Amino acid sequence: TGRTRPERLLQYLQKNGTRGDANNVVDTIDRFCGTVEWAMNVGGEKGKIVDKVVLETNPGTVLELGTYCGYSAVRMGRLLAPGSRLITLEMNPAYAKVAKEVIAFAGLDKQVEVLVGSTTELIPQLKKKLDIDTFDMIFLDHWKQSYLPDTKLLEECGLLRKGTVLLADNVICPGTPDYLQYVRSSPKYLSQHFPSVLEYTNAPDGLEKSVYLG
Ligand SMILES: O=C(NCCCCc1cc2ccncc2s1)c1cc(-c2ccc(F)cc2)cc(O)c1O
Ligand SMILES: [Mg+2]
Repeated sequence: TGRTRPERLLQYLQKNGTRGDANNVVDTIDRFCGTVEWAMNVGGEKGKIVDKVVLETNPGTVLELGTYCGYSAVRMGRLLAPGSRLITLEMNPAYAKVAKEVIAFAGLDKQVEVLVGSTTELIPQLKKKLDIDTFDMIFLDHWKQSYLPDTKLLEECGLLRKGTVLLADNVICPGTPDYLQYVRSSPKYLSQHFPSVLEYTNAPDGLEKSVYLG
């Protein structure tokens, strides 16, 4: 009876999930999207690649662009060391409301903070708002045409350091051609492509991991 898809996803989680168990939250959302209705979470296949990159990077600070229902915030947050922080930006207040409840259900509301607003408005405010100087990892999963301008904005705002890992979703589907061209040709980045499939389908998609060289 939830009016929106995120609300139906949250109701399914509250009914079928185990409160305080982040692994179960990830699996329960994947089951909803695989059996009830598709939703634009990074999903289980690409999610395994996200897990590997997070575990290799062991980031103390993570910035996510595009929260949606909080699936990837929970997926990454569940792997962070105690004391680490994940900040996630969402411009749709209804999505942000659902995400906050999903993150709290998973028991990660101490490590994960949802900020409501657009990236162009919030990114320049982050240093002031949070006592974070630079981020160890960025997960890009918002408007595909915003990946490139927002990456340049992150550089200009001094939020990246030598070694910051940028991980971008959907570089094949829906696709982010200008972003890919930039990170693959710029001397400021070392990029690696991880082919995969679009969440809950067998359509080709992939993630791009780009290390900022400063
Ligand atoms: O658009 C997608 N995701 C972004 C939603 C945009 C939300 C925003 C958040 C925010 C925060 C701050 N500032 C500005 C913004 S704008 C998206 C779409 C598909 C897809 C793939 C095939 C399809 F047939 C149909 C959809 C798959 C995915 O994994 C996605 O991530
Ligand atoms: Mg995505």
